[in-house]
Amino acid sequence: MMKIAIAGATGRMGKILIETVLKTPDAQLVGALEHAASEYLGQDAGAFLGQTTGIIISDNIAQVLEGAEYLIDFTRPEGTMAHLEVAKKTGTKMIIGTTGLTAEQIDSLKIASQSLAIIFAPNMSIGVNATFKLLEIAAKMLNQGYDIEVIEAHHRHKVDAPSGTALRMGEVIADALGEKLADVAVYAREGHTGERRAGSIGFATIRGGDIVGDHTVLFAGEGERIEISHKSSSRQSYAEGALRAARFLQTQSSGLYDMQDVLGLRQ
Ligand SMILES: NC(=O)C1=CN([C@@H]2O[C@H](COP(=O)(O)OP(=O)(O)OC[C@H]3O[C@@H](n4cnc5c(N)ncnc54)[C@H](OP(=O)(O)O)[C@@H]3O)[C@@H](O)[C@H]2O)C=CC1
Ligand SMILES: O=C(O)C1=N[C@H](C(=O)O)C[C@H](O)C1
Repeated sequence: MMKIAIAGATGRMGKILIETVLKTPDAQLVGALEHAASEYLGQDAGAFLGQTTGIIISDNIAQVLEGAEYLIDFTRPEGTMAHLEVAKKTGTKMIIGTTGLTAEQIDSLKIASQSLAIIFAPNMSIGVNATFKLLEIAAKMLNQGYDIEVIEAHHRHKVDAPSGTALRMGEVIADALGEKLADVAVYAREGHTGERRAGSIGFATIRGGDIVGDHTVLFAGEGERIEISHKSSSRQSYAEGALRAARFLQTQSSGLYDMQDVLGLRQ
C-alpha cells in the first residue's frame, strides 16, 4: 500500500488527486498540504466530495511528510521547493507536476535526486507522452522546408506560459533536429517582426475559459501543413499518470525521472 500525501490539496489537480487516491486500492491518503494562508487549513481533505477521510488539511510540511512515503505535488514552484527541502530529510519520494520552475529550481531537483527518488514531468498523461514520441519522429522526417510552431491553449487561471508541456514539445523537437531550444525558440511576436527566421520554433499561447489543456504542433511547408494535436477534456489522465509514477518509484531509491521513464518510452 502506497502512503501518499497530496500538496496543493484544494487546487484543481489536488482535488482530483485526492479523489483518485481514495478510489485506488493500492494507495492510501495519509496527508494533505496547503500553504500557510489557505482558507482550507483544518478542514477534512475529503470535504469537497462530501466525505470524511480523517485527513486534515495542514500547512505543517514536516509533520505531513513524516508519515508519507510519497508526496504528489501540483502546486507552484515556490511551494514545490519548500516541500523538496523537507522531503530530502524525511526521504519522502516526490512526484512533481508543477510547471514554471526556473533553471536553478530544476538544478535543485537534480541535486536532491542524488539521494531522493523524484519524478518531474510537465504532463503526466499517457497521451501527451506518446505525442512527444510522435513529434520526435515527425521532426526527424520533416527537418527541411517545414516551419514549426507550437500552439497551446489553457484555462483562464493558468499562471505560467508557455505551458510546461509546450516547452517540452519544443525541447523534444529541437533535440530531434540537433538544436538547443534556447537557440531557436521564439516566444512572442509583435509589431514589425521581419520575416520568420528559418529553423526557429515559434510558440503561441491562448488563455480562456475552462480549457483543460490543448497542444498542437504545426509543421507548415509549401502547399501543405501537418498538425499533431493532443487535447485534454479532463484532468483524470494527469492524476492516473501521477499514481502510475508513484508505483514506478516503489522500486527506486534515488534519481530524477520523468514519464518517459515511467512508461518505458525512453530509448
Ligand atoms: N504535470 C501535469 O500533468 C500537470 C501539471 N499541472 C501543473 O500543476 C500546477 C497546479 O495546477 P492547478 O492544480 O491547475 O493549479 P491550482 O491553482 O488549482 O492549484 C494549486 C494549489 O497549490 C496551492 N499553492 C499555491 N501556492 C502555494 C505554495 N507556495 N505552496 C504550497 N501550495 C501552494 C494553491 O492554493 P491557493 O488556491 O490558495 O493559491 C492550490 O491549492 C501548475 O503548475 C500546473 O501547470 C497541471 C495539470 C497537469
Ligand atoms: O496548468 C494546467 O492546467 C496544465 N499544466 C501543465 C502544463 O503547463 O503543461 C499540463 C497541462 O497542460 C495542464
